[in-house]
Amino acid sequence: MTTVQITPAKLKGTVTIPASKSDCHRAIICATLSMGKCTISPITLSQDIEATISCVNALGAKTEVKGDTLTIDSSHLFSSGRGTFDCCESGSTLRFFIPVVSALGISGHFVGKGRLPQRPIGIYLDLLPTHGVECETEGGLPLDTKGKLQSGTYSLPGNVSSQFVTGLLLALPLLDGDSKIVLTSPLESVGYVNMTIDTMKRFGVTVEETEYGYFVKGNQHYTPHDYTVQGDWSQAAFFMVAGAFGGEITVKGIDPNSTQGDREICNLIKKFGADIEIGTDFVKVKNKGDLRGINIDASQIPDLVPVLAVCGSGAYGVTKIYNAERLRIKESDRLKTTCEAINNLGGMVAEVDDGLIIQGAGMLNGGKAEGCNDHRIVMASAVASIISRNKVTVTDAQAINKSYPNFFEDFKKLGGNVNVINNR
Ligand SMILES: O=C(O)C1=C[C@@H](OP(=O)(O)O)[C@@H](O)[C@H](O)C1
Ligand SMILES: C=C(OP(=O)(O)O)C(=O)O
Repeated sequence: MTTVQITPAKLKGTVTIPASKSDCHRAIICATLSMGKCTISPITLSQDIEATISCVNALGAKTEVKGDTLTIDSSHLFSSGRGTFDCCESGSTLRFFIPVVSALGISGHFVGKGRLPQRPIGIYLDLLPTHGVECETEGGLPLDTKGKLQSGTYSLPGNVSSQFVTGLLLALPLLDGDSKIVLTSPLESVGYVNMTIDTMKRFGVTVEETEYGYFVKGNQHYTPHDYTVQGDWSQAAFFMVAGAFGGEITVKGIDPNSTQGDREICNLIKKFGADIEIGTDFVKVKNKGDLRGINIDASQIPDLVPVLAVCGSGAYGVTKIYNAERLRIKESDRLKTTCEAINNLGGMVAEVDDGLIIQGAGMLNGGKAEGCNDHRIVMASAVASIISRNKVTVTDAQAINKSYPNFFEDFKKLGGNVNVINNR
């Protein structure tokens, strides 16, 4: 457990953002399913990406990391037997591998830790047994699966997690027949599904978007491809909000034309009233006076919510974040933990069923924010220190390793004053 103490300071300078965790998960899986040799770079070896690599190893793929390049050789992928898939704390890894493992006809023993065993997988527990795969579980993890996934019609709601749609999209092209994914309610986090379709296309596999959801032709083959991973807009958002709080921050290594929904941070920061310049592979953010509260529909941008709530606290007036129910089933109940972290720093945030209402006063007092073993709560709390009058202590700071192991190094390079006060 690591606790850090941050002395308030404006951040300023240039930061190169790590490779997108979401893009990387997808590329690793598509490369593995190509049954050839592929390189993926640059990669950021976060705990979630290590979980995905360990799962492709469990499928028989050979992997090697040299510098920031991952080489995957999946020419001897298993096509039967049983494997253990340790998804650690990564929801994406779990929801992507359950159908992929089943499509390959491998029996899976899925395990995880932290909050992952409690995060929902009920959609698969309903869908898989009617499509050839037996599931044995007491609710969450551990989960045992047995049997080979069959093509057909998969009906599911679009508002629990887009990760179920991504998992099915990755798996269904491998099956003998054609399949349909029928969405019974509007899809949230659409950007993540678009990213999946885009990555699959680069590996030679296509998906058709239809009025009911998606049509996936069977008997398709992933073809080997050397893949360049995009920069991570979800991580860029932390430093963009830091830039909106003063100083001037240039975030490099991100593609403004990316399919990542979280590039919406550019429009939101502008609406809060900061100055933003968008270049071909960078954004520059600076403050141009007081920020003002705004209304935010979070249905497509769940991962931005903690740092947007911090931005709302540094603005004047009310910021309302709505359509964010599914934040309750992330690494923590992020509506509750965001609210508590900011309020412990002297903010005024109220939690409602589907979001947060933030009374922004331009500043926070400082104090102690609980990181709740949630990387995005830790990083958002660190950004909150910039607008605090007094020092900010953040617990569970090691949680950054889930997605952005160098976060505090980058924070310090921009002038942040971070001290580790407990590391046991
Ligand atoms: O597909 C992905 O890579 C992700 C999808 C999103 O989840 P939901 O669709 O459950 O909101 C997001 O919150 C998560 O961090 C990554
Ligand atoms: C929710 C997240 O990831 P996952 O669902 O893959 O655990 C996240 O990175 O914020």
